[in-house]
Parts: sequence; C-alpha cells; structure tokens
Amino acid sequence: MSAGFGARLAASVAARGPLCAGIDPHPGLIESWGLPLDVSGLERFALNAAEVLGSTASIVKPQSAFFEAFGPGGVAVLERVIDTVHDAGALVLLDVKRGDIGSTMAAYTAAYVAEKAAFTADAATVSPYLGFGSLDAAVASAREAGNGLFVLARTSNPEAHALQRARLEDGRTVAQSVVDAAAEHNAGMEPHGDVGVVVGATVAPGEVDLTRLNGPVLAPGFGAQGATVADLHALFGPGLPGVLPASSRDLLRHGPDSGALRRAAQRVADQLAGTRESGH
Ligand SMILES: O=c1ccn([C@@H]2O[C@H](COP(=O)(O)O)[C@@H](O)[C@H]2O)c(=O)[nH]1
Repeated sequence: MSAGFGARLAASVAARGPLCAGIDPHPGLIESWGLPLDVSGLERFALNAAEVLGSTASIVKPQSAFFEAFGPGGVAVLERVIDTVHDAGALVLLDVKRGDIGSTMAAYTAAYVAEKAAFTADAATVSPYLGFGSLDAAVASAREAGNGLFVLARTSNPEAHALQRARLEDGRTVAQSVVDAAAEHNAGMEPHGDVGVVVGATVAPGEVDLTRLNGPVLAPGFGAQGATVADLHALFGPGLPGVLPASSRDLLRHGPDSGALRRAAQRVADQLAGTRESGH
C-alpha cells in the first residue's frame, strides 16, 4: 500500500501550494475554446486542461458530470484525464458526489477509490445525506487503498442553506455533525487524516467549527461563484490550514492557449501561496 492520502496530499501541497484546479468541461467553455461539442472536442479540451493544470496545481478535480454527459465516450476521456493529471505530477480528486445505502456505496467505492478501483483517482467526493454511517465501509476501503474521501458538509450553493444549517436535537447544525463525524475518522492520524469535508468558500464565517477535523477541507465557490481570497481568510483563518480552494470556470476561461491557462493557474497558486507564507 502507498502512503495514505492525507500524507500524499500534504506532500503535494507543500510542493505546489493548496490550489485545487477543476476540470469542468461546460459546453459553453468547449465552444469558447473553438472546439466541436462532441467527444473529440471534449477530449482536446480536457486533456489540454489536464496537462496544464496537472503540472501547476497540487490536486486537480475533474467534474464527472460533464464527462458522463457525453456517454461512454466521455467516460473514456475521463479515464485518460486522470492518467494525464497523474503523469503531470498532481493528485486527482474525482468530483462524483456519490451517496447511497452502505452496500451500494461499496460498489461506488470499488469504482473510484478502493484497492484496484476501476478509476484510479486519489480521492472522490461523497454525500452523507443517507446518513454518515452509510459511508463507513467506503471510508475503510478508501483508507485501506491509501485513498481519501471528501464528504459534503456545507456546500457552496445557496439552495443548501435550509438543509445544512438545520439543527439536530443536540443543537448542532447538520453540517457541523458531518464535520464532527469526519473528525472521528481522522482522530490521531498524522500529518492529518484522509477524510476531508467540503465547505464552500461562499459560506458565512463562523458557521462550521473545523478545529477538530484533522483532515483536508475542499473549498469550492472560489472564483466563478464569487468568493475571493479575502473571503477564504475570513472563513478559514490565516494561512488557510488544510484548505484546498477550488476553482474551475475562472481558470478554464483562460484557454485554449496553454500558456495563458498556465499563467492564470500559476497566478492564483502564487496568490494562495503568498497567503500561506505571510499567514494572512
Ligand atoms: O459545494 C460544492 C461542492 C462542489 N462544487 C463543485 O465545484 C466546482 C465549482 O466550479 P466553479 O466553476 O469553480 O464554480 C463544480 O464542479 C461544482 O460541481 C461546488 O461548486 N460546490
């Protein structure tokens, strides 16, 4: 078994900074790159983005939905994107947001993050909204394979407020209970555990307490959804400890020119690295 996901992620972030670069081949973006809206256009778009972003960011997050939308041919492109990102030196977080009863989660885990998984991602996003316990077997087999999971806690979209800020009988919010359950899985792991959470960069400061998490935090909503570096500071504190700010459209709009896309990603990576060095 290779080093655990938490350790591999820490090493990659130490080398390249915390930017999580997203590959979301929106139809409008594929067309804006002058490419046809078919599997050949998807392939050129996604492999170009994978080469460039995979050599700049510590972790790259392909959004599976945009590949699935093209059918089996699109899923085959997704497989090649994962290999291309790995060849370029970054980790792969596959954004699939799977959630189901435990026995079905075992099949999703076999697809994405278990030993000899069909897709060779380093981590995948999962939903705890069938009960956090439905993810227990997935956590165990991802960990056994040296891979990780990111559990949706407090997502970046405005529609999530009512559900995720609702209070349980013990007074905690639903989102906080997800963070606390992830923390239990990460307790005692070094440098940190392999069960991350998703907390949108658009969320109001103070809503979730991450102090006991001991795991990574994926923060989408940075860039195209409006959150800024200042918002990241306000929400997560100085130095952004363990936080992976995620940006997709706001980077990809700089293509198809590889140099322009690379410079855009490097600019954001430098901005975030400066944040960590100066601690503000
Ligand atoms: O709370 C969440 C969880 C996941 N996402 C995903 O992240 C990217 C965001 O794309 P942008 O273009 O940077 O807005 C996308 O794949 C979402 O499905 C999220 O936005 N919020």
